[in-house]
Amino acid sequence: MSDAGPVISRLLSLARPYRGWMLLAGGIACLTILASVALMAVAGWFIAAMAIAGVTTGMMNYFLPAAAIRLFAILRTGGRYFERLVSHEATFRLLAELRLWLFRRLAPLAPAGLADRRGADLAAGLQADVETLQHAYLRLGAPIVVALACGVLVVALLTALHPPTGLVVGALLIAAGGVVPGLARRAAERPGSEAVAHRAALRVAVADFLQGGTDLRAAGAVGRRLAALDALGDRFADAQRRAALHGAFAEAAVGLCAWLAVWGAALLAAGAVTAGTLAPPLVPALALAALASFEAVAPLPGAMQRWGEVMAAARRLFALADRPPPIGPFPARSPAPCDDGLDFRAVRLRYAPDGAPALDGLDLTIAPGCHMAILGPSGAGKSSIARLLLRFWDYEGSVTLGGHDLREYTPEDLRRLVGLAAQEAHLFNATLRENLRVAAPEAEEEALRRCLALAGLDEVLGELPEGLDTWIGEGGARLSAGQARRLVIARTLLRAPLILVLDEPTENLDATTSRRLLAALAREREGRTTVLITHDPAAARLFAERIVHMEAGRIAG
Ligand SMILES: Nc1ncnc2c1ncn2[C@@H]1O[C@H](COP(=O)(O)OP(=O)(O)OP(=O)(O)O)[C@@H](O)[C@H]1O
Repeated sequence: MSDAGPVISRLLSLARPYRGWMLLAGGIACLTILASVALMAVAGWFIAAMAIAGVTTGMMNYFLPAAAIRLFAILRTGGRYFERLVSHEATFRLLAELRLWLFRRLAPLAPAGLADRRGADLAAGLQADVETLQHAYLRLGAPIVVALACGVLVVALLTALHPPTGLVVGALLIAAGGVVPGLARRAAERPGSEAVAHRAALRVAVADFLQGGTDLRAAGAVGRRLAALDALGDRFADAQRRAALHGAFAEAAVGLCAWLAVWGAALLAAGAVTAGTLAPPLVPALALAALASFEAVAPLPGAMQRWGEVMAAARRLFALADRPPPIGPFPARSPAPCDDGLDFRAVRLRYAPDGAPALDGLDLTIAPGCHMAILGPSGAGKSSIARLLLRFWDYEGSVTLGGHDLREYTPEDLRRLVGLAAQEAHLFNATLRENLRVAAPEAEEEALRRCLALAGLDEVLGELPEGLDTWIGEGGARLSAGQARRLVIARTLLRAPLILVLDEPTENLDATTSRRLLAALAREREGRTTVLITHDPAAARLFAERIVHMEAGRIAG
């Protein structure tokens, strides 16, 4: 709890651009509660005054109080509606901005800075945490501020009318709005944090189950997985049930305080009437105003139950967003490369500080314009060369590109200069066109078709009724594995990089399609440095002017 201050001030600073909206929502909420208190007080006074007037056959003007009652009733109903409208609008705007803020922070961390987090775990956890933060503003911050402002105003008003009633109601408001929520927070801490952990685990398990559904069916493991999901669901529900039970006790405690306040106000005011220091119609007015004032503190126990959950979510998000970029510093400007040659000297790359090196003293020169193939067994370090060129991971030793150290280039320029058709490249759940335009958003239709043709996908495209607007499904699920590989290659070609790195481009292709693809790529890249990473010696011979063999992170010949 010691760092709650900095976490809160950071949450507030994130909300700063929306403070106008927040203030408006808070103002309307205060107005609604005050209208409710005023409505009850005037109604109580009016009924009593009318009764007294009836008994004593006195005259009274009932137009004004009746109009006031109508006004307060309209203000209360309208206020509730508009308060919800404005506060939700403010929160959703804020959350949309928060997601962007987080994404901007996370993007430079990938992949090295997020290597310790599983994809599904990261995505599900982030989604849950960002959603939890909506409670920070909507159900935690706003109710506390509104309860404070309204509580102070109502107690001041009651004290002005009848000081003992003001004091008693004030004390009970503090009990209901301070002590009960404090106890509720304590009691909910354990089941609350258990519920958060179970919910995160459940989300990860559901995401895994949905993504791996086909394999689970093939392995006959669906039943076992469902049983495990069921058990996780039960634990989540149990934690939620325990938290809800504490919530119910807290609500009952607030209700008790409210009724004590009503009786306290009624008895004290009745005493004052007997002593002749208070007008009789003020007895129901004070008692009903005291009752209505508890509307201000009623949401607080529930809000404070979320305290631990909200703080934990905020802490997790800030810890992730504050991770220092694993690679860098990067320069502000890049030099102009003299040519498209590459030179690696004594290069060493590790994926983890204490892990075995994936590249271990790599020495390799790739002359400008050379078509080179890198052959080697699985795990030899071939793909690591490609990842290093984009500076996805840091390295020791020296690498030069176009006569300048790789570290002298900005990340944007490196991604422009080096085009990598990676083995693990992602295809988006979108159309062919959108997947291609990830690389070059402005690319003309003509360029898209040319690159697809170069990658040998023109025939496939011709057969698709919706052409470039064909939806390719999650991860390119509607394409064959070979078509998906070639789509990644087409996307890389679209950027016309200075240096082209093709990681296993012929994987999943038959011999004829493979040959055709390599011949087309060789023609396209004539006079440009192209690095082909492959297991296939035949593909290497067909494509490359120079072939090197890698073993255990270095060139073996
Ligand atoms: N993200 C990663 N985190 C940790 N270790 C990794 C990571 N990527 C690769 N490695 C390890 O680095 C070594 C070299 O991997 P690399 O992918 O460069 O091999 P490769 O020769 O391209 O293999 P393949 O032909 O199977 O693609 C392997 O031992 C691998 O386990």
